[in-house]
Amino acid sequence: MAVIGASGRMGGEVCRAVEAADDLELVGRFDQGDDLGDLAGADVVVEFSVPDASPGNVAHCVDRGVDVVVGTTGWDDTRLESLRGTLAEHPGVGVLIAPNFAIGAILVMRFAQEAARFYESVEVIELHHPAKVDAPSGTAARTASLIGAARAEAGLGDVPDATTQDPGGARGARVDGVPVHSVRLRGLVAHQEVLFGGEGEMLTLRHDSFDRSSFMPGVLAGVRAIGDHPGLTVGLEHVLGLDD
Ligand SMILES: NC(=O)C1=CN([C@@H]2O[C@H](COP(=O)(O)OP(=O)(O)OC[C@H]3O[C@@H](n4cnc5c(N)ncnc54)[C@H](OP(=O)(O)O)[C@@H]3O)[C@@H](O)[C@H]2O)C=CC1
Ligand SMILES: O=C(O)C1=N[C@H](C(=O)O)C[C@H](O)C1
Repeated sequence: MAVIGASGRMGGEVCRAVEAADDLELVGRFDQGDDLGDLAGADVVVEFSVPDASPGNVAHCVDRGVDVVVGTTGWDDTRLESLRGTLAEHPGVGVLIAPNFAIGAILVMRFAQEAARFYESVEVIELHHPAKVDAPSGTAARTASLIGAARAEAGLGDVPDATTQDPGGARGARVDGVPVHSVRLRGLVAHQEVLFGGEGEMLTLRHDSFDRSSFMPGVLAGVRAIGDHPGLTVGLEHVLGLDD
């Protein structure tokens, strides 16, 4: 297998994890400016680059019949639709896009989906290292989107909020009706809280990645499973058997 974005924080960690795995062989490392060519003959590529480069890198792999496990964020509906089109021309190829590979983050998303219909209020707070270039995090965007869909299905309306003046955006961004707040703080890695509020009570779901090693079991599970998942899969939960 090969890694795109191999010199980055995540790419470097993936290279080390693959080299330590008995059943995987690292045949190529690619970074910005490298010719991806035949991807060093890899049968699976792991892609951790930057949001604007990821779609092109993934399309390059798919065009060459190579399965891809993608951790890079920024895959909005337009980008996913374009990728579906590329994959339709290569029916045997699989792409797994996971906004978060840490098992606890996936479970928080699942628990949040379950809790959403019971609470009038909800807010998502994501907290990351200050070198992160995108906000809100891919995980927070997906969490809010899943909550928004569960609220809509349950017939819940807008979250209660009397704010009429917010010139600086202090109430955060809105993703599918759910307020999302981004914190960037030296010393942090990747953290998220989902706050649910109801009459006289509050439920907090929190996950902390203290180290990037937390993402590696999920990445390697994706690499080992992708050959059995042709087409587009969004979310590691589908590979871990957490489907409904
Ligand atoms: N799904 C998950 O579980 C996780 C996802 N992420 C996401 O992964 C992505 C990468 O994060 P992180 O490793 O912290 O970021 P880094 O900035 O540390 O790494 C990105 C790497 O990609 C390289 N790069 C930039 N442009 C290209 C290109 N066109 N082709 C190939 N490589 C390129 C960069 O090189 P250079 O520095 O020379 O520009 C750098 O080495 C982000 O979107 C982040 O949100 C992060 C953690 C977990
Ligand atoms: O940039 C990061 O570090 C992370 N990015 C992903 C995201 O945006 O959700 C996953 C994790 O939060 C770490």
